[in-house]
Amino acid sequence: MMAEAVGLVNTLDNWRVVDKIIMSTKTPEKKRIFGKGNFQSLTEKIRQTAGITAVFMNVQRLSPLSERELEEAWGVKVFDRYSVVLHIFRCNARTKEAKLQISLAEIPLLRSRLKNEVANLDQQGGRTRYIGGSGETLLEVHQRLLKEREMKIRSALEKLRRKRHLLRSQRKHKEFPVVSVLGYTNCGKTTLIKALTGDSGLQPKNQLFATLDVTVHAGQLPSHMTDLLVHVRDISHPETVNQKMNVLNVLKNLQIPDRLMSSMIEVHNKIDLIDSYQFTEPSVLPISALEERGLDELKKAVEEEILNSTGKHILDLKVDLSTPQLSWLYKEATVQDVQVNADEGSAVVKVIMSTAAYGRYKKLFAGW
Ligand SMILES: Nc1nc2c(ncn2[C@@H]2O[C@H](COP(=O)(O)OP(=O)(O)OP(=O)(O)O)[C@@H](O)[C@H]2O)c(=O)[nH]1
Ligand SMILES: [Mg+2]
Repeated sequence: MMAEAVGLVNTLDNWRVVDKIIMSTKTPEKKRIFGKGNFQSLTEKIRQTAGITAVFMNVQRLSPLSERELEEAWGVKVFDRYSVVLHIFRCNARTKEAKLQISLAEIPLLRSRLKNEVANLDQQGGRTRYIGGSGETLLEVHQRLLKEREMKIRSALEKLRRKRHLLRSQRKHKEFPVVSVLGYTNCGKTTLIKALTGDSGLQPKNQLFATLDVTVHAGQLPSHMTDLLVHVRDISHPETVNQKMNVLNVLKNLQIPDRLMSSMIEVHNKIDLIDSYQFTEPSVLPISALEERGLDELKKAVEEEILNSTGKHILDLKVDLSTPQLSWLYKEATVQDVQVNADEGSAVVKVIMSTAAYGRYKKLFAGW
């Protein structure tokens, strides 16, 4: 089997490969990962190369024992695939939920380390005793603490899940439309959402998997509404066609309803990086999220699609301001605009609502 050892420089939350050494190895299950000669020359190379602050072993999981032996021999931190992925996720996690997910993913790692440490203690003759008359050994105490930690994280995650569910059902009740922006990693989703919503808290990054969380933003579409998928493509990327296939494949596996698939809007992003963009596909919207080009057209197309696919109406309703009509509309529909006529004590309200909500409105205020 071939395994790769890749030297890495870790700059806070950014990994840069500085050196790549291919080594022939035995299977990682064997106690020794490298042959003796290979191991010596690799050790020399690592110790002599300036700038190596960590080594990535391209194996799924290193045993805690191998990890410690390699770290002692090389004098730097050693990561396997599992710990690298955890590290990338930890650097990118911003919301409470993402952080909790990572803590949960760390538990098996902590568990296997714990076993190894206790086995070590045993080897050194420090056989663990029962602690403080509790009838538990040291290993059992630690295992119990880990179990408790795991339960705590799981219950915190469950709480967040319930809260999100509530938010979603509240939004549904108010009939707030939802636009889902999706696309291959690094295609410009965060940049586009930022440009459309003016949310300055968002940070687009030239980095894979920068965004791990589902994010929700209050967008300013021409009529504040949607229930639609927007597929963003980096049209400047040499692999753009494969990326599109990949995304469509994922959607297929997610079994997205036909209605959403057929109304999906395809956006060609990063046209500023292309010399002369050709409008080959008429249904596609070319934009530059970065330079904020083509966004008005996109907003219009989104609004049109929503009206088509969800049957929501934009209505101008005349309301009597001495009645609860206006507050009902604020609560049950999406109010766009209110033009008050002070002399008449009335207002014309531009509102978006479903056929069902409109029916309720007419019934409720029929006599007013
Ligand atoms: N030139 C150019 N660069 C863009 C455009 N849109 C986004 N980018 C850049 O592309 C990189 C990725 O943008 P993001 O918005 O973080 O992409 P993303 O799809 O959210 O990426 P992940 O969250 O990692 O999946 C950043 O460096 C952006 O500045 C664009 O229209 N033109
Ligand atoms: Mg992103």
